Amino acid sequence: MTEVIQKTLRDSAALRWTALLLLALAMFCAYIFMDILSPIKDLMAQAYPVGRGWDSTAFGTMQGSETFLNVFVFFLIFAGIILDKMGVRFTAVLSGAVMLAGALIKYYAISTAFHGSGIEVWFTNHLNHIPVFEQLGVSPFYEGMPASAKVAACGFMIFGCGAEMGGITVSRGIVKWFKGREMALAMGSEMALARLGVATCMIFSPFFAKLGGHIDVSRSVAFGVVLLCIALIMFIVYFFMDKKLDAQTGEAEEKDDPFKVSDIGQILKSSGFWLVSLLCVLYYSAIFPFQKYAVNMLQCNLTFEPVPEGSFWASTSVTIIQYVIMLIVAATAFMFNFIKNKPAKYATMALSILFLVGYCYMGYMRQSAESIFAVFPLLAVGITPILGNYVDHKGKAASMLVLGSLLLIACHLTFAFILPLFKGNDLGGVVVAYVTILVLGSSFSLVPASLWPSVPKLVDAKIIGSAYALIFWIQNIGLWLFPLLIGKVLDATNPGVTDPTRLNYTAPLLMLAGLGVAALVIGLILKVVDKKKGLGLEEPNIKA
Ligand SMILES: C[C@H](N)C(=O)N[C@@H](CCCCN)C(=O)O
Repeated sequence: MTEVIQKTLRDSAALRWTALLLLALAMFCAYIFMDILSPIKDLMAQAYPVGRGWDSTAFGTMQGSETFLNVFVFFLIFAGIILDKMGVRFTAVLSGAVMLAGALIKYYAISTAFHGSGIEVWFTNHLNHIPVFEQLGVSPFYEGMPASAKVAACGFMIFGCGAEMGGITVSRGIVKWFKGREMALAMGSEMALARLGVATCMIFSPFFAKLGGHIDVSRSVAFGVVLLCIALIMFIVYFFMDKKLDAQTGEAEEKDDPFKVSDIGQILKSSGFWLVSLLCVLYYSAIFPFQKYAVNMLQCNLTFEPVPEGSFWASTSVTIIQYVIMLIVAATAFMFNFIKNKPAKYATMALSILFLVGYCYMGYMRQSAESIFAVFPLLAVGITPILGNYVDHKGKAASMLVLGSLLLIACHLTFAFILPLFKGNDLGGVVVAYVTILVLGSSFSLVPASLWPSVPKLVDAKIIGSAYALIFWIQNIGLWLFPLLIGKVLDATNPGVTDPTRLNYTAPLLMLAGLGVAALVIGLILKVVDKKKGLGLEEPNIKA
């Protein structure tokens, strides 16, 4: 008897990778918006009309607000429930719409239309104390916070709900399309594109703010808003692909992994889950909040010679050329993962390194902190899938978490104590900065590539969705707290410093190195617990 095998969209490699591309491009745009103001902290500190008069505390409070509702109103938990009840395609479009709504509010807060408006007056006089949050000992705002920062924070809170909901939805979407196929590679590729988003933001946010020699910080946010419109379109196109897939398979939306509040108790009983969650919050708190200040930290610790207006290195075309070179580095590093033929593989690697050196040289010639820091996510683009593949076939995830934490400590200490020694030594400082940023980038590949695939080894497959929602929630606490703390520590340790490019970053960097030490200790405990309880974290995911 001949069996007729019905082919579905996900059986076609081209179509399932198209589905991934739609989801990953949407997240690429989301990651750009997450850090849209990070490389222009110095501009935001200046008075209106150049900036908006945000000191480090205002900047940090606004940056930390992204995760406020996720943490304190438990939105991430609701997002898990919505995803369960309504399915991937609905939640994807919803997350895109929520991100866009939040981004529009943030744009309005930064725009010139907000300045002098009745809304500005209202926000200046209100919302300094919100009783319900004050009872919890937290507050999204404070007395004297600029109204533009308060409204931007409101928008960023809404954006953050959409972005984190998008994060868990995309992960679930990848499982739906890639289960039993190249799932780890698909997840690694999605993260790689997200990293490229951060690099894109570092280059283009200051570029748009300074375009045409006239500074307008709202242009950077407008650029982010346009990208979020594209993200929403990507999610809508995905909606129709996903609907067609369900029509072909005869499945309603996947409901085999529902979020249940009762699951939480079961998850919290796992000591391995606690250790991984703690490591996750400690490690990511030393990375994402740092990303929001890194460009300003480089501006404060390096000596930049002003590049004359009208010179080749100051031109718009150089930004475009440098970005194209960055894309070539990212593409060749990424392709390295797929090429089987050895000579071709190493030729690709050599090409990638060559272009990386070219990129670094241009960053040095442009004397620009943002293009120096933009190399940070580049290594992750190439290495994360390689390390993911290593964990799949050889294991050693717990050891990689320990190594990643060690590198993190070394980098933050180098930024705190070694980089300032090169103040005045233009080339030496830039070389130390590049090397440290690249090492930090490899640490940022080691930890995500080993941490996220370890979660399924710690909890029952049925409650993996709930476990991811919970781990994101715990992580979001750090992502709210540490941008805020860095800002407060900066203001406290730099009294009377009015030039935003002359701040002393030693104390915040020591705090971040401290997080690395705590992550290292947890990583070592995790290794012991793994051995004792046989969690299998050092085992490969794919057994021969
Ligand atoms: C910020 C977000 N909550 C996060 O943790 N992002 C991770 C990736 C999570 C897995 C996504 N499929 C990151 O490393 O960016």
